[in-house]
Amino acid sequence: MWEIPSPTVLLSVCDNKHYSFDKAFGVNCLTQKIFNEAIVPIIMKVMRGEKLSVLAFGLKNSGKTFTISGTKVYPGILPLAIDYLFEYISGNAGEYLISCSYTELYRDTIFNLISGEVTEIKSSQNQRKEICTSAKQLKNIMSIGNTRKHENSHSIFTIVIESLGHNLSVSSLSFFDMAGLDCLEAAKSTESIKAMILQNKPKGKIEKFVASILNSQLVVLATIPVDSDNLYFTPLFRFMERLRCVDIQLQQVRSNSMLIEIKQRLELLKNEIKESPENECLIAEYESLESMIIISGDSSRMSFEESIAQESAIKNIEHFDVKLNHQVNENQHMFDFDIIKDPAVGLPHDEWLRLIIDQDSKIGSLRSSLTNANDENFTLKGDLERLKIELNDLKYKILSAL
Ligand SMILES: Nc1ncnc2c1ncn2[C@@H]1O[C@H](COP(=O)(O)OP(=O)(O)OP(=O)(O)O)[C@@H](O)[C@H]1O
Repeated sequence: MWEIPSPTVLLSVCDNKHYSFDKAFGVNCLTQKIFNEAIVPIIMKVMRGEKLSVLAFGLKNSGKTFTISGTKVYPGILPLAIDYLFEYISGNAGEYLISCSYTELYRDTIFNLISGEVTEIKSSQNQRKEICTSAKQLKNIMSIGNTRKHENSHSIFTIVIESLGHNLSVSSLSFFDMAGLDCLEAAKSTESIKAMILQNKPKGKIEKFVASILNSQLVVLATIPVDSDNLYFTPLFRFMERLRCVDIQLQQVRSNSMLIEIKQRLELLKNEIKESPENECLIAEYESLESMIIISGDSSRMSFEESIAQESAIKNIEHFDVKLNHQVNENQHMFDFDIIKDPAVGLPHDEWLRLIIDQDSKIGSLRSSLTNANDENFTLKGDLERLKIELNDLKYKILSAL
């Protein structure tokens, strides 16, 4: 039945039709081998900043959950990927923020498998994300979530990796464990998810939710029991073959970098702590936020300024730079944000923001082409150093708004 002339697999079923796949693994193959051959290459892509999803399709009891989550003795591709990811991080200098979400789609409802409370998630935006600093923590979330799953549901485990080394990147790796294809209860949603992937048109709530998590690059795993007839796997193979010809361009939901938000908050806290060193709440918040960032090695660390500028890269605004210029002119302080369209060639900017403050009266005016705050009066409260910090915060907002 199987012919495996590497790298293409031809499967001939009763109707003598041949289907081709990138890889096929036999009955006695260990998950570790599947992981090494099919998953490690995609983790390397994820570590280079790409977003990928792995989908497991197959009949009920065919081994989808076994392949993805596995058991204590035979870990699945998800725990193996978690270990690999943390090993990679420990060998590559930079700052990292790892978070995950674990979601279940069950009978037209979307549940959160992390919180334990069965709460409905209205959009992927307010999906609960858990920050994790160790492989053990992520694996615990997976194991506990697995005990909360309903029978015949679809589940999605997403790991988001934010890294700040020479560059800032936000990438993700999602594992979809689809309900059994022969399961009548889930058949409708499975079919609509398959159609949505092929047509790039999310319609219902579930499809829209899946589309917002699914990434344009998919790796599809099909688990097939040796004794199954071709009633179920022929449509599955057709689906997989069609997928190879489809350019999936699902709309991506752009999310802010949590790593940048945390670093930004840390920077503000640092200054607040300088002003009130006795404030235990501030110190506790600082320590708790700082402990969320995984620091690997000590080279190639980016300054806060550089990291903010790099934020534009994730928002695909590669040719913008924002410079804060401070000039003192007689009694006036002039703060200018120059938004340069391409720092390399120094193209003239067409967005600007200028704040002029009179040193004595501490009153100034704010003019900007970016906001509606033209000629808004401004009174300096506090000192200039504090103002510079606030303006840096504004700089981040300007970059986000571009
Ligand atoms: N390759 C394998 N080696 C050993 N046991 C396996 C293997 N694949 C599956 N099993 C066992 O078969 C049973 C069913 O597997 P599993 O739960 O992974 O199927 P499934 O496709 O996820 O099912 P469902 O559609 O109900 O979610 C489990 O007890 C699992 O441990």
